[in-house]
Amino acid sequence: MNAESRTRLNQTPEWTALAEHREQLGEVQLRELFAADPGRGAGYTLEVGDLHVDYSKHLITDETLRLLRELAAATGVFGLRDAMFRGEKINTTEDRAVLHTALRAPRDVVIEVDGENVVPGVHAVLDKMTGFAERVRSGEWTGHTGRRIKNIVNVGIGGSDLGPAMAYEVLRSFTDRDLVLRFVSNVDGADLHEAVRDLDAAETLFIIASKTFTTIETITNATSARDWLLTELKAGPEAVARHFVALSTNAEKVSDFGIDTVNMFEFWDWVGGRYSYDSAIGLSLMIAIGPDRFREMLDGFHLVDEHFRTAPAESNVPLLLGLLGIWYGNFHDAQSHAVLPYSHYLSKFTAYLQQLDMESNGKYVGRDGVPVDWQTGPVVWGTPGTNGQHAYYQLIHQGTKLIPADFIGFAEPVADLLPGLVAQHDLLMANFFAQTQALAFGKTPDEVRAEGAPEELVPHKTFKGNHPTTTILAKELTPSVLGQLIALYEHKVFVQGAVWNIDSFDQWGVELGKVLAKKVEPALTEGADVPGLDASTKALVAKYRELRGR
Ligand SMILES: O=P(O)(O)OC[C@H]1O[C@](O)(CO)[C@@H](O)[C@@H]1O
Repeated sequence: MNAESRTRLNQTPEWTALAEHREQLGEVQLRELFAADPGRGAGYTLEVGDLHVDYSKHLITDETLRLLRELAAATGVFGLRDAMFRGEKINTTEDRAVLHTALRAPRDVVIEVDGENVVPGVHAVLDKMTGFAERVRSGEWTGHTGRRIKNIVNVGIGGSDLGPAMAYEVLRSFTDRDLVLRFVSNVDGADLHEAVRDLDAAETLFIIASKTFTTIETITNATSARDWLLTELKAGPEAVARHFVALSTNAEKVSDFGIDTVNMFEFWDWVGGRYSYDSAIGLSLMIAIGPDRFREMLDGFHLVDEHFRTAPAESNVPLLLGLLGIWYGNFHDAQSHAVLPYSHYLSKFTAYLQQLDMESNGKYVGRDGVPVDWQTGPVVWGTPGTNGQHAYYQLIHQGTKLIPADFIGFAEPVADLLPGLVAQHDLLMANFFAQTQALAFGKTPDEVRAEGAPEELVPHKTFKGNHPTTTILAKELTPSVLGQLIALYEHKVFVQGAVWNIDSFDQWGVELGKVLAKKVEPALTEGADVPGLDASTKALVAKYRELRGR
């Protein structure tokens, strides 16, 4: 079946078989599934690289998995996967190849787009980044006044911000602690203000990250950053070259902005913004952790790419995670998916995944241009687990919604943790294991009674359980493990988009708001009469002007 002509997904025999299977399973209980199969805990696990993935606490049987794999086969997931790895233009609405996997391919691999091998270009940019990162780290690269660079400010938004900002937090214990790294994304001037207010401009390097170099938030912030720098240094435009570098696909716009293209680190239109932090977009991260660790991270990505490309369906972890999401979203009406890391360093991990997943699979039109009549991407949400336990876990445990969740944890604390804090790690991980246990198996009314609870409190203290979770456990959080995790989620998202027959690599849904903001701005600033402005927005703009005293 190809994208254009295939039968409507929910009319395929594979879909119908899953719907019937769901009926038969009814309200199957995890307690029953575990009682019936003592080997389930150890058996429903897979390994990929350093990741141990336990999927035993899911509302599934062997038959569920078999039927889900049949759906994947019938919808051509592996054919599309191979086309992606080969560099075919599977992003059809933009007529682009989708080759983030080439960003972490070894030097000797050949991947062609329009007859040209892209891998040498990838490594040329990585080498250029390496040289630059080493010069900044060693102090050889100095600012306009000859001072060493101590502060790095990445200016970018969406995929040009979330990836490096997330990875910098994740890998903090691997960073050069003497360097200050900040990330500015919001067009609210407060973001840039807070980022630079205590910095010495003479020691500050701005990295302007924008695939298109036309994104209004980034160009506005970059212009303000340049004004700030030149004012602080009391210097002319000649100072820009030592304090501004660009990460982009658009050399012309970079040069128009006043950044010498010698100081531009290139990437390509076949790298989607939300798949780009292992490209030049990762320059700030590379400076922070050093080129060797950045390459270790790329190796981690590549390891999971190879697994996804070659592992049989039965042991293919991204396939499994993608299909589990389909099981809940399409056959249990789950609307959201929680990602709950038990590591403080993963505090921005879920925010990163929100763009990866929701910008990729938040689509209502299929690749054939016809609206889908099945659910597509879930709402992805979550924060580090222990904090969540004291906030929203109540709803996951006892609310009325089904929320499948991923729990991510590590056996070892980070290597440089203060010795006095190491003992806390077991407590953190005790919570990690306890929560998935409580979510799966709950507490029956009889168990509550046995604890002596008064009868009127029994329903309140009962946990129905049966909340599905995946546990992802690794020995430690290293650059390679981070790469493995991100590639795992990238390919999970791919699998789901392939089954749903949507283009996971465009993002037309962000365009309308951008166009309207441009139209509305003169109404705010000049009181201009914007033709076609609806009554509600008109009234709100008038209120805004009144509050601003205009
Ligand atoms: O890197 P750019 O071109 O500035 O775009 C930033 C972000 O804007 C989007 O195009 C839309 O939000 C994202 O896909 C992208 O990551």
